[in-house]
Amino acid sequence: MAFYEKDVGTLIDEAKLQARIRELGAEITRDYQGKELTLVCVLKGSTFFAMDLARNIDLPLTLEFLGVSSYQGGTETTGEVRITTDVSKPMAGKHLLVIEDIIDTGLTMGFLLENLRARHPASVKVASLLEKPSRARTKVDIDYKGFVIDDVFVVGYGLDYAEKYRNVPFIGVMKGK
Ligand SMILES: O=P(O)(O)OC[C@H]1O[C@H](OP(=O)(O)OP(=O)(O)O)[C@H](O)[C@@H]1O
Ligand SMILES: Nc1nc2[nH]cnc2c(=O)[nH]1
Repeated sequence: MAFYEKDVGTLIDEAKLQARIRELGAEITRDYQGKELTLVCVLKGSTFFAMDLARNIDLPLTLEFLGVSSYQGGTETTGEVRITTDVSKPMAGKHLLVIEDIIDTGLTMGFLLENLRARHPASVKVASLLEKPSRARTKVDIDYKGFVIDDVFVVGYGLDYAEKYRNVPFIGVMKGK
């Protein structure tokens, strides 16, 4: 029995995740033909999605990592988004695709878009595996969206609860939360 089975139930299984990621990869491949694409992977949650998505984009691309944190291990945002790690290169003139695992209140992505746009990139688009529209506090347009989910706290496939469960291989829900 896997370590998480008594705590975590399945919401979106691995096969469904990978099938949708293949579709998103194909769409991004079509849209960025002839452009130099930079994926801005938002640490830590988006890493699993970002790496699987990158493998499904049939284009040369650059990877950058940008760390932000606002949940501090809990199930509610603190409302204060902090940069924990910055990207390694200037973003000016680049075609940026920001990769997130989830857009919930939208506060993190709102902060990131404002921060990145101030660096004068050629373009900025957003890919998010999940969207939880019922909790939105600010409007974010998602260019490449995996799944819309209800108001439940999800874990797995990069998403944590108190830093645990990121390595659960599917999107799950905490039992009894
Ligand atoms: O739309 P919001 O309400 O702002 O929530 C979305 C953000 O919350 C999570 O990050 P978290 O702060 O938990 O950091 P982590 O990715 O390192 O776990 C998630 O990875 C998103 O970045
Ligand atoms: N793990 C996790 N982090 C989040 N950050 C914003 N919403 C969520 C969620 O549902 N689960």
